[in-house]
Amino acid sequence: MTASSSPTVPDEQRQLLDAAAEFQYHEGAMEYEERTPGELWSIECVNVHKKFGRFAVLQGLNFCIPEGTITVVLGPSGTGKSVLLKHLIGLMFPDKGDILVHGQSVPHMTQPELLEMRRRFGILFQDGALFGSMNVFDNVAFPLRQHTDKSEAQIHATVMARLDDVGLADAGGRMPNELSGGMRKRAGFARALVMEPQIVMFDEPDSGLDPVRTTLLCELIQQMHDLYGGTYILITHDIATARQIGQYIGVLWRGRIVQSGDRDHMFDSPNPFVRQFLNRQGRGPLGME
Ligand SMILES: Nc1ncnc2c1ncn2[C@@H]1O[C@H](COP(=O)(O)OP(=O)(O)OP(=O)(O)O)[C@@H](O)[C@H]1O
Repeated sequence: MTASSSPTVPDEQRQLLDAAAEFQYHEGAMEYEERTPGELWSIECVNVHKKFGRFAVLQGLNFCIPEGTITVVLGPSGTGKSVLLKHLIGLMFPDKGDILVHGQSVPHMTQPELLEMRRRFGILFQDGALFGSMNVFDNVAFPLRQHTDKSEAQIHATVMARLDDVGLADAGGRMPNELSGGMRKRAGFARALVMEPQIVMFDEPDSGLDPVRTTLLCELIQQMHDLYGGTYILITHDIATARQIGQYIGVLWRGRIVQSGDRDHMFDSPNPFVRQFLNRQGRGPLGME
């Protein structure tokens, strides 16, 4: 249903919704492409549709994620950010449309190709997703033991280096239930980095953290990106996080990326929805629905 056909939306809000819907979705992305000719997109989502039963979550989503940057996908709760993230790593598949990772179509991959592709990803889940029965060291070592033939000495050196990176060099022997929420996330981050991924995804890294710890985690994410490079993708509804570390930002709403572009472009957006959302304004197309 289009915004203008909704009988329950007040007139003023309906006009704003129409203005937002008519806005050139990818103005920012196109400008970016013009300014950085020859740059590869790391991930491309092309007209992605996904329904659960009759509930359409992704509705023709187009979004390109630039190689080598920190991209933040922002959007209100329940708009499909996690669903999008699962599509990028082939944990969910679109009903229609395509997702290309380094030019390769994820829905068309064979199972071995999918597994190979996922090894290029490091993922930090909301709570760190640590195995409760293993200490921090073994959690971080797990992908190396599963997917490489490194010796225990090599694994030890790599794990200790990553734990040191995230400030947990002394915490290797601790069990996950002995860690604070922030420490669990940092341990999860060390594990996400341990296979030297080309792409690192963060599912709401700021969830459950107070503003100071969120800022510190963002600083750590920025430092690791400066140190090791790669493409980082964060999904969040925290605008402060996007402002702090998002070099490139996509705003998701009603199953589509409403607008994407670099940070300055986005925070200065003429799109009524993007402006409302990024500036936390009560008045605008986004209501309480
Ligand atoms: N496997 C599933 N089966 C049915 N519905 C699902 C499934 N996964 C997600 N959904 C629905 O899709 C919608 C989008 O969910 P999603 O978790 O992606 O939102 P989100 O933007 O990440 O929200 P939040 O910021 O609150 O975490 C929700 O209404 C959710 O209930």
